[in-house]
Amino acid sequence: MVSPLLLILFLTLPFSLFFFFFQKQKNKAFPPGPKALPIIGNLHQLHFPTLHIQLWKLSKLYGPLFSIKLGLRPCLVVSNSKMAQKVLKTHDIEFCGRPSFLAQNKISYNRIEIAFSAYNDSWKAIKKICITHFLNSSSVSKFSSIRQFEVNQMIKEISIQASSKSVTNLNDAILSLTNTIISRIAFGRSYKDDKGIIVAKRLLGLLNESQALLGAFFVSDYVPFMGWIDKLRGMHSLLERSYQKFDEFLQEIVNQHLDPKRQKSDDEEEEDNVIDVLLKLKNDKEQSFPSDLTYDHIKAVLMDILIGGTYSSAATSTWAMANLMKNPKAMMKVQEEVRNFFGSKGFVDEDEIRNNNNVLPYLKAVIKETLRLVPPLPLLLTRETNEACKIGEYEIEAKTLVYVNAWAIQRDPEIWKDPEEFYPERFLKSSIDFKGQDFELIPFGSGRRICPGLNMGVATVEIIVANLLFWFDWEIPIGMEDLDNNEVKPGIVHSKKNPLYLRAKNYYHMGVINE
Ligand code: HEM
Repeated sequence: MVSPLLLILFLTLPFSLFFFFFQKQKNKAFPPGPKALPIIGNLHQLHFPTLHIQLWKLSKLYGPLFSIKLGLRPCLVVSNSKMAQKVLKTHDIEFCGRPSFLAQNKISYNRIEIAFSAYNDSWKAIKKICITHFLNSSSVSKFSSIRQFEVNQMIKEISIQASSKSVTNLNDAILSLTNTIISRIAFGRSYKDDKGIIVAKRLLGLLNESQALLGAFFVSDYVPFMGWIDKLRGMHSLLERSYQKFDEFLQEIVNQHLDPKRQKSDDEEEEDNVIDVLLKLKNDKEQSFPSDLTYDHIKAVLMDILIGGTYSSAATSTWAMANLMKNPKAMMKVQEEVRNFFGSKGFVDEDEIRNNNNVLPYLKAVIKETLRLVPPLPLLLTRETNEACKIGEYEIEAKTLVYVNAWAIQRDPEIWKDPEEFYPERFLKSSIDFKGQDFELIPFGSGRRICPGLNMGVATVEIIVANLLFWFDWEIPIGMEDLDNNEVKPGIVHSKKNPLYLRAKNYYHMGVINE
């Protein structure tokens, strides 16, 4: 199929060339940037799946705060920690909007959830509800038994593969695990029993489709009057179909939870899960949500939690394993640390890792180094200015798109020695953390829009990686040595494109270790 960009370029070329030569001088008060064509701006120079890398290259020419034009939309690109601090902290209030994009609008039920909502009272209230009820650190501890159980299930499966010397596809194993964990947190069920397995597969299929569409390029977002190109490419019907299927799925689950005669299934927990908590709040007239909490709000929040909870943690865990496979010394060191610490206990105890900052410092450094080198959202989530503002001598208009290039910031040679190296030791004697206060390391963003799932995400990655390292030694199967680092799957979260195929060798046998 013809690329949408080529199509726009072809259709607007004569007009663009005419105006290119006769255009007025660019507004000098706006940050510098490459010359843009009328209508398409700089779109013809960019390839969206690797946008962070191209913007990083442009920042070397135009500086840490530069501008580009994406179609008709002005866009600001932030590429060092000093500018990131200005945008995410000093001017957070002006920069904490999100743009209204076609796929995001549709999939988020018209932006009534957290991630794609404009900055408004409803966003504040929903984010607060989610943090208070299921994303704060005590809720993260409450769900630790779920993570522990499900990780054990994965370890048992890999152990069987190890015994039969077969190869493990770590991408699939980890993605299915994070999806099971978040399903149990969201719905109170893993859907992994015989009756539920079809539901589990259906859910993951729907999520894969949505997360790919959220990262897809839509002409309408940048050149609205040429949005018909998206229709021609079948993108509208794809989006509509995908939304309808997902809505139907979520509505079925809401209906099940509303049914007073519902028989709880064997794999259902008693504790409050996201859906039951939200349904209770819906009926609570005292709650302080600015308007009525509707079923659409509930489904939209579930969508955020399911996507947020499935992909970023899975991508980070897989990238961590890929990085360790390429760095055998780091692999040996981290395995030794985890096995020395938990060997006598016979299992990896999540509570010990989470409750004590000094426990497993090298494992924690490996995870930080992974999030530094391969942040799963390299440009965070796109922001938009809420109002006009000034940064130094530059004037930024309201409704300017903003990319904070975390990927570039986290490889800035002025901050990081040998930035391309995977070198976890750099964090052992450094106080730099990813909690949004140190602008050199912002894989979770910062400010009002910081990721509310930070604690849950880190706890999930830690327990997955620690268990994989504790129970197995790992080998790269012959012919599968390609551990490419920069190749990513299309989608809003950057996951490893080619599956990470590894051969596990049982180091301990489950059950044997305690004897
Ligand atoms: C390693 C794991 C994770 C990483 C690296 C990550 C990263 C991010 C980033 C970069 C943002 C955008 C921040 C910004 O614009 O400044 C974000 C937002 C968000 N994340 Fe995460 N995330 C992770 C896990 C999770 C989990 C487990 C959940 C929920 C269960 C979650 C839910 C969200 C939501 C709802 C937002 C939108 C926040 C807002 O717009 O106010 N994330 N995340």
